[in-house]
Amino acid sequence: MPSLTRRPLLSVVRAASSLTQRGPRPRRSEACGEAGRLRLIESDFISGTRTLLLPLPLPLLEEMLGMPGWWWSLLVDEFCGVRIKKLSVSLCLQTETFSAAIDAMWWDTSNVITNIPECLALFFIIFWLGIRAVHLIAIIYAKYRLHRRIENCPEIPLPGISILKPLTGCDPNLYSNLETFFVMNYPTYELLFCIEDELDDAVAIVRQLIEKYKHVNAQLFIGGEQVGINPKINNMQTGYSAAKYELIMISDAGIRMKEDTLRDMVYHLTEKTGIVHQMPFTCDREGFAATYEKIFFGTVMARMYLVADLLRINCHTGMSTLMRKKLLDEVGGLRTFGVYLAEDFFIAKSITDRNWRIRISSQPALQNSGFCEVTAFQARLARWIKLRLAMVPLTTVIEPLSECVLLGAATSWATYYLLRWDPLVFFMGHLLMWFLWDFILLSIIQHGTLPFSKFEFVLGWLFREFTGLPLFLHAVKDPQIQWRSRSYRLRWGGVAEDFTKKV
Ligand SMILES: CCCCCCCC/C=C\CCCCCCCC(=O)N[C@@H](CO[C@@H]1OC[C@@H](O)[C@H](O)[C@H]1O)[C@H](O)/C=C/CCCCCCCCCCCCC
Ligand SMILES: O=c1ccn([C@@H]2O[C@H](COP(=O)(O)OP(=O)(O)O)[C@@H](O)[C@H]2O)c(=O)[nH]1
Repeated sequence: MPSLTRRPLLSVVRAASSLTQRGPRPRRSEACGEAGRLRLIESDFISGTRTLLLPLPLPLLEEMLGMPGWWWSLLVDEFCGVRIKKLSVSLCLQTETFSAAIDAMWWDTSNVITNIPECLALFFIIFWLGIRAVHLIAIIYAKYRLHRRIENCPEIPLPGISILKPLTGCDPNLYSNLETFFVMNYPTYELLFCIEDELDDAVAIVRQLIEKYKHVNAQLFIGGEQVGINPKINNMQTGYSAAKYELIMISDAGIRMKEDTLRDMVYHLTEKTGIVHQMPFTCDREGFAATYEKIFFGTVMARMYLVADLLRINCHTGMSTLMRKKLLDEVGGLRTFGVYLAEDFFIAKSITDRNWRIRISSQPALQNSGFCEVTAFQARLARWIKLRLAMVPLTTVIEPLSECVLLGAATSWATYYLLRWDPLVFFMGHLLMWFLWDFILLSIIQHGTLPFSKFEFVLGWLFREFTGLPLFLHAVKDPQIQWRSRSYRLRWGGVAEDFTKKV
């Protein structure tokens, strides 16, 4: 015990700061120097705790540690089991097993604490460089891959396509969105509209369109078939059973097609390709919510999506996707995927597992729902986040860390810690660079004039970036997945359970 009061805690401090000072790590004997002797100021023999004082001004201590004092306290507590009660003008230690703790602190801090901030800082810088590379690659790949003019399709005659349109409810744009499917420039296709409830307003709209375009091969299926938990699959099942062509397209209710979209998708369905899907994007619509949606799909989502496609990572989104029917039939048809909510992910997995490729088409998907509200869109994003977390748990770390604000803050600290760069200057430069690259990426994907001003872009972008992390945390907090009127929970492996009746 007596030696405790003489053992300078500065050695610990020095050890922790050895990284920033760039000198050799002090040896135990050298560390017992003159300055900063510990003084026992309180001793409780009953509880066995000791309180010691290290007379050292906080700014000096932080300078030596190379990090804020509270952060260091947490690390010491975590790795040495020593609780630092107060770290203000002086450093006070309180611990039940003080002697062991000081030793542990000396030996552990020299090996662990000195390395942890360094490793963390290095990790942030490398991750930042990785994400910058992802961003840059996404821009180059978007330029090279999207909006290519197709000269002529390879397979002549063009294969027939059965297009499944699962519909639920009626939104103000439903009629005009569906109409685009009746006027496509493609020789052989059938439209299979699927509606679960016969009282759904969408029934009348589909009937109207079928009546108007009598020459187009279109049918309406009402009632669906209960083959699993996924309501979209249940709804499409009857249409799927009736599908007669070798290619199946699944196209969500809010999708709008251009005249040549089908040709573009078929063009990308090369010999080894099992699925061609459209990268989610949006039509031009008015209002802040529409701006926010476009910015989301054209920046943060596009970045991930494009790089995933390039690296052949499964990023299949089922809103607009064309696939070989035989590949579904080989594994029991669409119904096989009815147990999952993220049916798109599992369909693609099943197909790539059999050595087929999946690719994006050159035209992004034009989502054009008539309901456009910030809260509804955020609820949708939260649902997707929960699905991604369940499918690929690594996203729990990667997604929040690749958020511009969090990554910027972490890397500002890291560059300050290792290189003594001004954190504020770094953060602002990071923000500006990210913003400009996002604008370039969005403009490439839009392939024309953006429907909002630069000022509106700034507002929408800042809103997206500063709400991204809170939205992620909010989604992670609640495991319940709300989709339309039903609630679900995901079991291990992605199998869904219907919680609608249980809530
Ligand atoms: C240094 C870092 C290097 C990183 C390299 C980048 C790699 C990027 C990797 C993957 C990107 C994938 C993007 C996937 C977009 C997923 C969109 C989505 O969430 N879709 C879900 C919902 O879709 C609807 O679901 C209901 C269905 O009926 C509808 O039809 C669908 O539209 C979909 O279900 C989810 C599937 C799971 C996808 C898993 C993707 C893995 C994500 C990894 C993220 C890594 C982030 C990296 C950031 C740069
Ligand atoms: O109970 C449902 C929920 C959705 N859908 C269909 O599934 C597709 C995707 O639904 P939504 O837009 O809600 O999903 P998101 O794109 O938001 O994941 C749409 O065509 C819906 O009509 C369905 O048929 N039954």
